[in-house]
Amino acid sequence: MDRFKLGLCQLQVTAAKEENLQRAAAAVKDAAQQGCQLVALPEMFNCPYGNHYFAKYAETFPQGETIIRLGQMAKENSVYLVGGSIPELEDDKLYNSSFVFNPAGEMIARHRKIHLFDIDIPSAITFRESDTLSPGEAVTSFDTPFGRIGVAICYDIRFPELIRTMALQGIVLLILPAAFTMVTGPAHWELTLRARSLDNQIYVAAVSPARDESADFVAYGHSLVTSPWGEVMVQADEKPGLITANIDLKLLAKIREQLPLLKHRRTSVYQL
Ligand SMILES: O=C(O)CCC(=O)C(=O)O
Repeated sequence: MDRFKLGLCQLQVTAAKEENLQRAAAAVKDAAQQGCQLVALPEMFNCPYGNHYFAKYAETFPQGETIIRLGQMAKENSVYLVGGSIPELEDDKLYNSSFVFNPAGEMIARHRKIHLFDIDIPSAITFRESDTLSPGEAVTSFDTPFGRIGVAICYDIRFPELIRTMALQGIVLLILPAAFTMVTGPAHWELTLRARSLDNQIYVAAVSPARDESADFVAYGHSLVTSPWGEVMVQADEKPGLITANIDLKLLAKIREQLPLLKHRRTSVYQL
């Protein structure tokens, strides 16, 4: 399959978990009705983003309510579903985890955010995910009839070695549930996503919660899809909504043939 349609659901996220799940279900249905075969949700879509919420909203695989509902959404709509991320509890540890389902509703991959967002920009933003979360230890991708697809979460995108590793493992598209801040979003969001697309010659699809100025953590929004040529194909504003993009694997192959960056690497001179 050389082409497929991707949908990114930029959801409003509140403290009411059930409402978050219902909004996600409606958005996945809408995307499927618009012909999307792969649908993705935002980072921490069932829970407000903040250290004091994660333990309260955390779920354990496989019996967690959100995890079960994600499988149902994938099956009912016959889509691949990258279920954003949720706080996951296992053996007394919390992770920022993305669960991925196939169109039969089976869980086929789980990514635990590898790089925790511990930053301190005085008078702008201080956040320490490591106060509550533990880091994931694995690179994540899954295979579909459309090709191999990678999953990373938010701050993971800032580590080019990770995305290059995935590109060398053969991904054609990276899905990034994310929630950039109002400080780093305007400065780095589009630039970083375009750069990862361009230097690895892959599609990148980043999906944020919608902006809520009254929330403890105000997400930038601006979910977007970038092409292997480094262009922005489609970008949301800050409000809730669905954006879609046609992923063209022939175009990806043509760009890699005409500008063979991955082949031109000099691994005898440098290695990851
Ligand atoms: O890298 C950034 O600027 C934002 C990252 C972030 O908010 C996160 O990883 O949750």
